[in-house]
Amino acid sequence: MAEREVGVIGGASDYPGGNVLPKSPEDESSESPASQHSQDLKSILVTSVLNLEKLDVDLYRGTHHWVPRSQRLFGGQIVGQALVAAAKSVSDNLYAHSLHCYFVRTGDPKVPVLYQVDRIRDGRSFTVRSVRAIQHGQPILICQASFHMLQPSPLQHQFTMPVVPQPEDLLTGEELIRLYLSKPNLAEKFKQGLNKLLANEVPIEIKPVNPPHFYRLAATEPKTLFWVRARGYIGEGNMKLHCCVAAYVSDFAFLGTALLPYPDYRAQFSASLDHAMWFHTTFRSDEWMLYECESPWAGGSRGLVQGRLWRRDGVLAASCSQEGVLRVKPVTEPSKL
Ligand SMILES: CC(C)(COP(=O)(O)OP(=O)(O)OC[C@H]1O[C@@H](n2cnc3c(N)ncnc32)[C@H](O)[C@@H]1OP(=O)(O)O)[C@@H](O)C(=O)NCCC(=O)NCCSC(=O)CCCC(=O)O
Repeated sequence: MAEREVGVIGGASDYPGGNVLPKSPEDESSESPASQHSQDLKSILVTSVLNLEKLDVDLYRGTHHWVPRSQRLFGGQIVGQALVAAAKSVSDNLYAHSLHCYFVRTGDPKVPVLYQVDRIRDGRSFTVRSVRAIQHGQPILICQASFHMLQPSPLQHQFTMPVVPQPEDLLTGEELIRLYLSKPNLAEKFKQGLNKLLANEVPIEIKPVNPPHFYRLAATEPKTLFWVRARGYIGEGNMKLHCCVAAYVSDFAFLGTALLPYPDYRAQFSASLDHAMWFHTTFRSDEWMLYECESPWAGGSRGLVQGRLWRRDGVLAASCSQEGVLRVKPVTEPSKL
């Protein structure tokens, strides 16, 4: 009989030695009743989305929490769940360092997703897994994930984190929408659109560094910066889990970066085609991380986006890349009369 596993990825604690995982304020005051309460409020991502049900050896079932308005399954959810399934088959001293995925079919929100793991190779330092996410008997995602044991090296460099306002000084996405809604003379169709955005129960919190133009009026550079974290408390827990949450988070509002220079067009059909990710070091996905996204290229009905997830202390935690199909149409349709 199917059993629901306790915890997302059993066993592994944080990286032993190596980089020190940043402590959260919640950890520091773990004796206070308030923090006990916050620890009870485990992230919905952990308790539901990434908590796969084991059906058999290397076979899991995942369910959905948030489904985008497109009624296509959220790509980040499928990638995050695939990584959970892959990570369950590797030993506790191995940590995801990269994944490469193709979204080959639209995910159907009406049925669960099965995750079938192939143990491709267990090497001395690296271990590779292949995961197929299946619905209606057909793959919707193929994912290769590679895991590595800790191997310190004197070679160490990274870009510098952009200087931006701290999350405490910025409004959340919801607060920005409410502020916008309070504007007098806002057209009814804008209000409806914004209220739909508010009703979106996304399990992640976002604080845009530059408040978005909800109805893009001017072309901007294809670059965005926002603080992001999982809703609720996850805790220092295990690093494999934080990688899975980051995989979920990293697909959110990512591809839209490629549309920023084109306010005169709106996406008629947009979907991620692939998603690649590299995990560089330890991080807490339930603490604010800066997501720096940019699109170096668009053409041929496709767009490329690249992202960097920064820890608050300036350490580069992960890098991502994605190509998506972008079919657009002019905002103002020519009259058919
Ligand atoms: C990408 C595709 C669609 C490719 O499959 P395909 O059979 O080659 O499909 P397709 O020919 O591209 O057709 C798709 C659709 O595009 C239409 N089309 C085709 N060519 C044109 C054209 N020239 N002009 C205008 N429309 C065109 C076709 O008629 C299809 O339309 P239809 O679905 O029939 O209404 C498929 O592989 C797929 O669906 N993969 C899954 C993609 C996915 O679900 N990704 C993850 C979700 S997206 C995401 O999570 C981003 C969220 C971002 C956020 O919310 O922030």
